[in-house]
Amino acid sequence: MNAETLTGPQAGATDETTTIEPVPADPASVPAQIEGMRRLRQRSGEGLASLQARGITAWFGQHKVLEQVSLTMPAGSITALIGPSGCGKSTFLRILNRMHELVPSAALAGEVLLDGEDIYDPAKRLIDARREIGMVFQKPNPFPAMSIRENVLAGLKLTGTRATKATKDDLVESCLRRGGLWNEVKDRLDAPGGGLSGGQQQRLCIARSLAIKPRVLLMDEPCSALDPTSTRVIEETMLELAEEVTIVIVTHNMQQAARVSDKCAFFLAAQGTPGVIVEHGDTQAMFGNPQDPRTEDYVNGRFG
Ligand SMILES: Nc1ncnc2c1ncn2[C@@H]1O[C@H](COP(=O)(O)OP(=O)(O)OP(=O)(O)O)[C@@H](O)[C@H]1O
Repeated sequence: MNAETLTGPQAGATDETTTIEPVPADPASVPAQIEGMRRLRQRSGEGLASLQARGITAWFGQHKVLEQVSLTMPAGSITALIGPSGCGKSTFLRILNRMHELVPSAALAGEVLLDGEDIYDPAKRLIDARREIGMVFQKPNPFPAMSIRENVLAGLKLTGTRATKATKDDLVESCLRRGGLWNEVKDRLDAPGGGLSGGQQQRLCIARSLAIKPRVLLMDEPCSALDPTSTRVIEETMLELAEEVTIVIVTHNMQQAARVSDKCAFFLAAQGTPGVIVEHGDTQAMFGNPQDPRTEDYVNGRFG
């Protein structure tokens, strides 16, 4: 794949890990326990993977949907992709783990670097990119007839990983714990995954993603089908997971972006033109002191 010149309209974000303070936009809406966790979370990112998109331009057939999008998603951070419907957020997310190429008419230019290595390098296996960069979708998609335990272990089969029963038991417990679901399901691991509530199913999907030890977790509107309580639980889970995996989330919920993310990128596609990143940087700055009037209008709910 050809790398294009890095000349996007983005404002400069840095790779530094920053101390997270309450977001001024609407601090009263940020639940105390989540805010407490944010303050505790001053992660170094050490040992975690960074993801860098450089000069991404994407098409579906003749339709160019993204133009020269560059974004660094620092190791150990949560990066939120925000913007109105149709501006290319999901397409960008899917490019980050090579799912874009599943669409027959899809094409792209640019590079995606996982810790400096291009995931589109022809020498790299597709399955490795998808294993290292996991995805959680908008609609929870557990295998409904499989048990909770089998759901968590499903990725091992796909990646051809062998493990003893004891190792699998440990893995099931640790993934369900990290997915914030263990206490609710530990006594019914053999019950079907399809019998869980929507929020529980989404946390099962997160646990399933974790079982193959991704270095990055992509989440495409993971709470849009969930009630506020389930949403809160998933957000807490995300904040805890960010200790061990770099997270990129697409969300339409500005309060959610403010609550959970360290970094934010605002995508926009003006009428008939491909999506670009108008502004990106620390979430606190994006919400409290946006540099572009369009960002200010969007984060304050004036359009989109
Ligand atoms: N499979 C596809 N085939 C053709 N065009 C597509 C396909 N998927 C997305 N598009 C087009 O690409 C553009 C970007 O879509 P995308 O879903 O990435 O935007 P989005 O910002 O994630 O939107 P939303 O917030 O509504 O999910 C849109 O014009 C959309 O119609």
